[in-house]
Amino acid sequence: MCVLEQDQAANGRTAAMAGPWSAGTRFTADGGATVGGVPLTDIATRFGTPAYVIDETDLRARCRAYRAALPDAEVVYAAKAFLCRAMASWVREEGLGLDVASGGELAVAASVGFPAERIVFHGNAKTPRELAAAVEAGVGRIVVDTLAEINHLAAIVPFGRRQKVLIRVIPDIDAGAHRAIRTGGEDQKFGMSIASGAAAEAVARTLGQSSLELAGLHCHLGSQIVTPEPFERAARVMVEQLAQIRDTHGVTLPELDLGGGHGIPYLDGERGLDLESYARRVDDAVRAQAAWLGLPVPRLIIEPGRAVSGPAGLTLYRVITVKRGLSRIFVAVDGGMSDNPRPCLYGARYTARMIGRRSGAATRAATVVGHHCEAGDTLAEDVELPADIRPGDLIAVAATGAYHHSMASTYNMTGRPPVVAVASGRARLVVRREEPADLMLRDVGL
Ligand SMILES: Cc1ncc(COP(=O)(O)O)c(C=O)c1O
Ligand SMILES: N[C@@H](CCCC[NH3+])C(=O)O
Repeated sequence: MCVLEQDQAANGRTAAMAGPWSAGTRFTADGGATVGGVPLTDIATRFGTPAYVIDETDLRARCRAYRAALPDAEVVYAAKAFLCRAMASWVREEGLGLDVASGGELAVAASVGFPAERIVFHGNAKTPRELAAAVEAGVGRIVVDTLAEINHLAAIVPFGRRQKVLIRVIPDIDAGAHRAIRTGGEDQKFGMSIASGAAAEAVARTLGQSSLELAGLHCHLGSQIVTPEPFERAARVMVEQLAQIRDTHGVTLPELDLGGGHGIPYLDGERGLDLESYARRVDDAVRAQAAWLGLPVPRLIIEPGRAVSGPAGLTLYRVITVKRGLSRIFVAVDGGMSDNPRPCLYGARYTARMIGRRSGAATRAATVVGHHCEAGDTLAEDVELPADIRPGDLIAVAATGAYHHSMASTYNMTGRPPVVAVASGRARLVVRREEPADLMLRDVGL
């Protein structure tokens, strides 16, 4: 398939957003692999390893698929999943909004002239400085997370202006994701409880502030959710809250933000959240509930992060050592928990493939480990790799486009990998590798 055909294939993919590798990834019989027509071996030679590789065409196609699946909704990409200046520009060009959760993410958006009105500002503990920066930038919406924040925010909005806000409520829905990334139920740090009355109090307080315009409600159930059913339930609960606000205060709020959390496949054979069925079922649920309660249909906002950037990325590593244990091989590479903390944090599992040469050897169960001084520094458990894998070979790990670069650390003074974007047969650096000199820049010495 030529490069143009690959680009077209990626653009045409909607329901088929399945599988852990990006749409532009091809594996060849000689052990090679290309992304967007560029051999991964060339990328490794040119940019070094480890390296994050982003299939820009696939990523943009995912943005378009979201807009096409929910044409009446506002699709706001969650920057925490993966953000750099190129990414902010792609998101802007594709017409999505941007969910930022810190002053730092806001600064990246501002640096590429991201339209402020399309920015949604989040955070359960926004600092006064961050709130001031958000107001000054003119962000479209600030999602209020605490009662105290309402008064503070109202006081800093310049005279004559009104800041649009959403109130984050806890819908008390358990979406079944990993405990560490579950945010829909009671007894957690995000949002305000409906059951305790905090959410209702927040609505009353916000409506009482002339410098704030309450546009609607927000909820976020958690992350890596693969079935539409919890979102459907959340939609019903949230529309009911909008009806209660109408009944109590006589105001009809126009917006409903259902957050993100759309799951992706990490392993071969796994399925992520099906976008078409999510869109249809959530849209139906909102419409039906609104009709039942005599409300106009609110404008939907959604905030996918992982599902936009996750499968568009892979990480390329070089094998440094191979230890053949009794039952499995330990393949140690030149990266590790510093570029991917997810296995340590959530027990996350990954698909890995050796690439770059043909091996006639049978496969063996292998564990891909990193180079850090931690026994738990594992990148991919129980993967099948050729038994003759050896130092110098390349390994690609799939679906690392979300929550990898953004969560990378510099443990053991390891510089963070570069980000290489591939599109139309061309690879280019969008974030350079972090060198020891970069790491020492902040260290002012004696
Ligand atoms: C408020 C909010 N919106 C959106 C997201 C994006 O989540 P995901 O990347 O799982 O779609 C998150 C992270 O979980 C979040 O906290
Ligand atoms: N960092 C998590 C997702 C958290 C989502 C942010 N609220 C992950 O890697 O899966």
